[in-house]
Amino acid sequence: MTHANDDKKTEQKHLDWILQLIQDREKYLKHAIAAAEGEARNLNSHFFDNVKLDYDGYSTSMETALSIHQQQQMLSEREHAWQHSAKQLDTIERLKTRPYFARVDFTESGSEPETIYIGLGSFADENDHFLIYDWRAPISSIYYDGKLGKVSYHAPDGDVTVNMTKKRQFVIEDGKIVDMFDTNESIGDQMLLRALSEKSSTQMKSIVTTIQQEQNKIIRNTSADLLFVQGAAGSGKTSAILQRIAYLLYRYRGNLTSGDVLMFSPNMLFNDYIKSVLPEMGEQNVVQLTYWQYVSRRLPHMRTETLFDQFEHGQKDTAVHRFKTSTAFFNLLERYARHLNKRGIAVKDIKFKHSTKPYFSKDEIRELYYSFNSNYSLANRIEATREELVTRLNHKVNSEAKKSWVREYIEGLSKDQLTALYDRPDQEFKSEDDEYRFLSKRVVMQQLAEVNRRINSNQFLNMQLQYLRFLRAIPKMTKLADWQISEDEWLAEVDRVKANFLQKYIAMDDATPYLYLWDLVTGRQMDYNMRYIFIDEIQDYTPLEIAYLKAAFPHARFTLLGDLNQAIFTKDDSRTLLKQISTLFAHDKVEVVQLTRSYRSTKQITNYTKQILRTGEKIEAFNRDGEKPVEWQCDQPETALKALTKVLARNQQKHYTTAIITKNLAQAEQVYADLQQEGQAASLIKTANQRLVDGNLVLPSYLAKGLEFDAVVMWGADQQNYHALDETQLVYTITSRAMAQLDVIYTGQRSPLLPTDTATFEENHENSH
Ligand SMILES: Nc1ncnc2c1ncn2[C@@H]1O[C@H](COP(=O)(O)OP(=O)(O)OP(=O)(O)O)[C@@H](O)[C@H]1O
Repeated sequence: MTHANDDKKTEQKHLDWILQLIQDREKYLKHAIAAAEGEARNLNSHFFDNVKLDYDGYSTSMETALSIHQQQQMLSEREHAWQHSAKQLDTIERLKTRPYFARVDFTESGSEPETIYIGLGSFADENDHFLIYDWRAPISSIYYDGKLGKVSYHAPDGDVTVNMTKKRQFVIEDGKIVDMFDTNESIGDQMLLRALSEKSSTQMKSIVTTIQQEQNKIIRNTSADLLFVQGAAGSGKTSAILQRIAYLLYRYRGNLTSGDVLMFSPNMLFNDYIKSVLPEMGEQNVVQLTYWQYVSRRLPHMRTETLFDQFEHGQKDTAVHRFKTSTAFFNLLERYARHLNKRGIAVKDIKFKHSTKPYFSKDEIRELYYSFNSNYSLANRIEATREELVTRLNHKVNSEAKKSWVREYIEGLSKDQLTALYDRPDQEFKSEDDEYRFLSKRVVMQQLAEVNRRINSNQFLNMQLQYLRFLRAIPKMTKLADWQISEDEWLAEVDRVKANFLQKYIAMDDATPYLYLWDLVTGRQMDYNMRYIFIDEIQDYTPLEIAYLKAAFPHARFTLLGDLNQAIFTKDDSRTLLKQISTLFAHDKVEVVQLTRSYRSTKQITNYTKQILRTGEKIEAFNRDGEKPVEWQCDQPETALKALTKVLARNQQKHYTTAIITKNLAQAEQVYADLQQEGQAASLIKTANQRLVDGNLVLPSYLAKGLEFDAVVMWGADQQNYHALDETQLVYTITSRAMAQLDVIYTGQRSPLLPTDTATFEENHENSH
């Protein structure tokens, strides 16, 4: 004991020393920044005093230029120094409250023993001797990775093996060491338990201090082109990718910025939930999009099927759906596009409002399109077509100017409109005829600008017809029977898509192939700059969508995270997803990591939820104790509501945020209205654009993706509501959102999808009498 106390004293002394150094540095930097700012202001105001403004001869103006250049250089050096100091200050501010969270002692063979401290940023003394190492530094890896004894880490010039002799974790609050543990585990359970027992909040937290060994592998992986992470609910997939982004930004700093990283997330609520994690680690947020946003903003003239439509209006796990979302369909699309090089392009007339006939008829355009050399690519072909159309358009200006509509048009102009046509108010002409010729040409150019714009934005392509033609060509291109699809079924599908187009509507299954066909025909520029793409909740994407993203970002490395147990759309075929996706990448560049430990929920909740998955990926509970889940069997809707009120009151006492999760929006609205009648405060989350708030929440299942709450009530867990076996994953997603408390409420018959082992839950019968 005394030994431990001595240890703690020594550590506190070390901490005091570091804190003092940090304070000194803070003062120094603040001073330096103020000085640099002052100097820059000075330089700016005296800028021209020092520059010789002498424009006489060549040599002197050269001198002037040099002088300006020197001044500018000085300014930019100052600015650089200023930025550098500002950045350092930023790190210092972060380290001020909690400079480090761990210490590691080790010896490298042939060297003296070393002790290092690890924190959220690095801190060095004047001699560049590191007093605190950034958690992302190569050496810091041993803290997360190994037990005491021999451990290796990747250094820039190769792997290094050291002998680790101590691993110590600190809990520091307000400059005081509140607690410290020596541990031999990767990261001691004590520290993790402490982190996990904290209450949930509307904002996700970073897990820097307690990253687990297998999570560390994901975070520091730099070799894979496709890193696929399969992880149970709550196993820290989302946490790990955010850490990974921070790691990559550090590892490739100067070379990689947050603008080179794009993250696809399940919904906007989730974006809001995770938005403070990266800034907390001193990094800028990356762009986050939902796939729907990515697709629909490129289809501005159509309504793209939303998450709500997809979920609320029937799920579609049909043979046609499986086929249309496969990579095979993607390949067919490419094959079809190649064939367009010879024939079959779908075009439409280009009209001009002052002409009754098409200005450029589709026949003319098609002929032009195929007049170019047969070895042209589709992209070259369309570009050449555009150029030629614009040339032809320019040739039409003179003849158009002679037409009668032009005279009528000019005569109809107001005085102001007419004046605006001239270059200058006092513009002079040789004759009236000259003046008219000038004006009529002006008018024609103005009116034709719209035609020009349409040509340049490829509006002579009839993309909807093209897509339908592709669909109609399918039976000739592949054996539909191999996909268990009959010819009639297929024709019905084509009609459905056509009817949608007429309504200016496009289903999610068509949106991506439609866009890809558009890209192939028009040779849209791919985004070669994007370096890293992260996709969370990958099980809700189709293989074709992933193939499309791969094509759209040809130079990016992909990190895909998902839980095949939680597929809410793709359902049972989710397991083939990985197989289909991995064929898109070089075999030796695909790495798969499994996370099996679930950190979110107590042992009792994890043991309950994992039973819901009768088969499936492996899940281990983390050893955190809590209450057993409670199932409330009620005989009437009123008693169910009573049970809910009871649960809410109990949870409020524990200061828990409770999420009441329903199957769909209608049920959420109903229970919300019921609660209001009871005078029970709650917030209804209807769309992903809302914010999460503390207190009681009511939300439909599909908006709960990726989120977590202290307490969850699964509402309406009766047989009628949840019976189809393919809803298992939905039930699992709902119940696995709970961290500390789970209640399942139903009226009448219990859903057969709930666990059968009664030992994992408490039963509660609520009767109206
Ligand atoms: N190493 C860790 N240290 C501390 N907390 C952790 C760790 N790993 C995960 N957690 C916590 O576990 C919870 C679940 O993590 P996260 O949301 O990242 O899981 P997920 O795999 O994305 O879950 P899901 O697929 O169910 O959405 C979070 O509260 C997170 O902070």
